[in-house]
Amino acid sequence: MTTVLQHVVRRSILRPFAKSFSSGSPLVDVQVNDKTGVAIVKMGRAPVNGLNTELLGALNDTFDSLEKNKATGMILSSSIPNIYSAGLDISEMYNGTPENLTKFWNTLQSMWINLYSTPLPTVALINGNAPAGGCLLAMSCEYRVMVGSKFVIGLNETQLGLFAPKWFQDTMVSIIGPRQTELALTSGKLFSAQEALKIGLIDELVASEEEALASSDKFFGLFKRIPGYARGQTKNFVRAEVLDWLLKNREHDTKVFLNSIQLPHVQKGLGLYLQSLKKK
Ligand SMILES: CCCCCCCC/C=C\C=C\CC(=O)SCCNC(=O)CCNC(=O)[C@H](O)C(C)(C)COP(=O)(O)OP(=O)(O)OC[C@H]1O[C@@H](n2cnc3c(N)ncnc32)[C@H](O)[C@@H]1OP(=O)(O)O
Repeated sequence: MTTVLQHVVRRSILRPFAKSFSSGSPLVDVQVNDKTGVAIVKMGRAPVNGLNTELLGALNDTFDSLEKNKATGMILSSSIPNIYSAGLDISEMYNGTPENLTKFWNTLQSMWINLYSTPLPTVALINGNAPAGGCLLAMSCEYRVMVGSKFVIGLNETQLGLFAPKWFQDTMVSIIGPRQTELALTSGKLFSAQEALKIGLIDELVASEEEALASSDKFFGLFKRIPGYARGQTKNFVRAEVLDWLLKNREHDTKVFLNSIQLPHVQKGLGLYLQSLKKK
């Protein structure tokens, strides 16, 4: 028998995300809850939400529109079963022309700057594996809820012969601290859900999307009585150091990416890694 309390809780969890809001891209689905104003943004680029220039651009446009249209919060998730995001699309970095590589990297930087600095409260509803760039997306949100214990999350770049850029690293440092970040990044560690919870890389581990939505509701509820401007400024100050580095060093960061990614041994490693993924 359902108790009144269970009924009330279930109703608040299952509130329909009724108002559909066009992201302008088939790769990103956005539903805005017309009662709360919270938007659920789902990446849907098959097969693994590889972050290519198009998906990154679509995410960036979506974040802009949600702010302009005064959404009250955002949940960043995926519509692909068992995949949050496989990270940067390696085929964008393999054999790319300098022009395409530059456009790709600049789009990634803009998307991250927008996501990391948005005044909206943000939750990553991690309903699948989240390696590398997928982990960056989740870490850039304010609160992380993982659904199910079978997924992994982390910055595994060194396993591919790459290094995570400074702003990826700093984002992780701000969550789990320098010691754990150094250990994790030098070994390219992908944390199991339990490990991620223990170390604080995720805030909650729940069994279903329904529970994750309830946790998100609870998180957004923290700000019900907090004036948005005060909340936004506080978030800005806390995040300023990590953000300012990229804002001040965008060109340098792009040069480092371009120079490193085009090195013959790095390209060879990327090619082999892509092949190994395809052979599976
Ligand atoms: C010293 C010099 C250093 C230079 C540094 C430069 C600065 C930094 C530069 C880059 C930073 C990069 C950060 C990144 O995000 S790199 C991406 C890292 N991602 C991964 O390692 C994840 C790889 N993927 C997987 O582990 C799995 O695919 C998984 C996500 C767990 C899903 O598994 P599963 O469901 O079994 O799916 P498949 O593996 O079969 O994959 C399906 C198809 O998707 C293709 N795929 C997968 N991941 C990627 C990817 N990241 N990019 C492009 N394509 C990807 C895979 O090949 C399959 O393709 P197909 O269907 O054709 O066989």
